[in-house]
Amino acid sequence: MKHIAILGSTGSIGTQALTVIAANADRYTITALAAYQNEKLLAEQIEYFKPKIAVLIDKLAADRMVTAYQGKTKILAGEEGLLEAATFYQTDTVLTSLVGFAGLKPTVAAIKAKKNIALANKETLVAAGELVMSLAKEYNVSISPVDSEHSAVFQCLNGENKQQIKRIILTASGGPFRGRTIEEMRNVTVEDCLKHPNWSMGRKITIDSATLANKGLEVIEAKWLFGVDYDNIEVCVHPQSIIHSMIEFIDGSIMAQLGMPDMRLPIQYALSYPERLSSEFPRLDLTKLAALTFAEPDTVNFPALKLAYSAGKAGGTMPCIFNAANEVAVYAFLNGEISFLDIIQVIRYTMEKHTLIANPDLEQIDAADAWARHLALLAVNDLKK
Ligand SMILES: NC(=O)C1=CN([C@@H]2O[C@H](COP(=O)(O)OP(=O)(O)OC[C@H]3O[C@@H](n4cnc5c(N)ncnc54)[C@H](OP(=O)(O)O)[C@@H]3O)[C@@H](O)[C@H]2O)C=CC1
Ligand SMILES: CC(=O)[C@@H](O)[C@H](O)COP(=O)(O)O
Ligand SMILES: [Mn+2]
Repeated sequence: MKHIAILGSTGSIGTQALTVIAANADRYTITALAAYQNEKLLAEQIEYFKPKIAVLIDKLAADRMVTAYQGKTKILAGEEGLLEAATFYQTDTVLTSLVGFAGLKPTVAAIKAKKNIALANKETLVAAGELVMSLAKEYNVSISPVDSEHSAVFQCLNGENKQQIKRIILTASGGPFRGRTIEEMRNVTVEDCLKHPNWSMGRKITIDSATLANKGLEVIEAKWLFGVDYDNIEVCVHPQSIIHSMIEFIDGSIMAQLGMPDMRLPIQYALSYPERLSSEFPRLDLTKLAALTFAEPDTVNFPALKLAYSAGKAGGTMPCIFNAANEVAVYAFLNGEISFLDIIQVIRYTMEKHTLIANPDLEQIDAADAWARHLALLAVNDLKK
């Protein structure tokens, strides 16, 4: 029996992970669940999975739950509660599926408590990749990727020598605005952006897919997960999202992982690795596919990808700044405060103003994140005028 804690159990990844766990109840049991404020869904999850600990980060929501709840699960609140859920002694593996920078501290705490990590929260490695990977090494814990592209690379690497990778090729759907010019994206609405062509995901990552910032975050995530230089990580637009990513080896051979766009598979693989479990997930029928197509990313009309590469290559606190400014801008867009094209302005402005700190520790990363959020908010306020 593997004992799993899910941080972000009420989200797109969290709920799909729970279906995987429910379907494999002979192998997995839930020790802890954490969410931000969705008390109704968390209550249903507690009822079904009976974790030892459940957390609502929002203290008011947690207070309401504590008052109403009469079962055996210990209900906790706030960041302290989240850290307790991340480090609970009975847990073997922590699935990190909170959204944004909020995923970093509980992940660090979980690693220090010697928990293996199934990592969906890519922002953790973007903000603090070097620190998190070296902590994982120090505490001898594994970090298994959940993100579909990184799971694909991880699967292609099975039994291979990492030193023999020539390049990683991350596939990108291109998002809902693939093929459009900046001019044609000037007036797009939140609703337009939330129509991802292939995946049903949380709002923040869906906007990131539309700007291509998601692929930028994934390039940085891949650098830290697989230890490959930025010059050897490429992005290829593949609108069908059937090939989830590829590796070219030094002999010229390219390995790819294919499958229907369904996150339950990479979630399950991250939990079951090195084993594979049978599943009822929809199967890919190659004979029914019209075509698999590939193109270079359009970095003129979608500059976020280039900005992410430059943040990654600059290193130090710069990727953390890219991430924080992006988070602020995306939520400002979702709240109707700025336009879609303003997102990139906020990121660029914040990065330009930043004085990079090399080899930051967690405290410096935390401070850099707060600094970037402050500056990005000023930029948002300016754009609102
Ligand atoms: N969805 C997908 O298919 C994929 C997602 N990922 C990554 O996985 C992570 C989760 O994404 P996804 O499941 O789509 O996101 P969702 O928005 O669907 O879920 C987010 C989860 O985080 C909680 N949450 C919301 N706001 C905060 C906050 N401010 N602080 C802490 N927790 C918060 C939510 O709780 P509540 O419900 O209570 O608000 C919810 O449990 C992201 O890092 C994303 O990039 C990676 C690959 C694919
Ligand atoms: C499912 C998943 O892993 C997402 O990160 C997905 O890759 C987003 O699609 P884009 O390729 O459009 O960014
Ligand atoms: Mn992805």
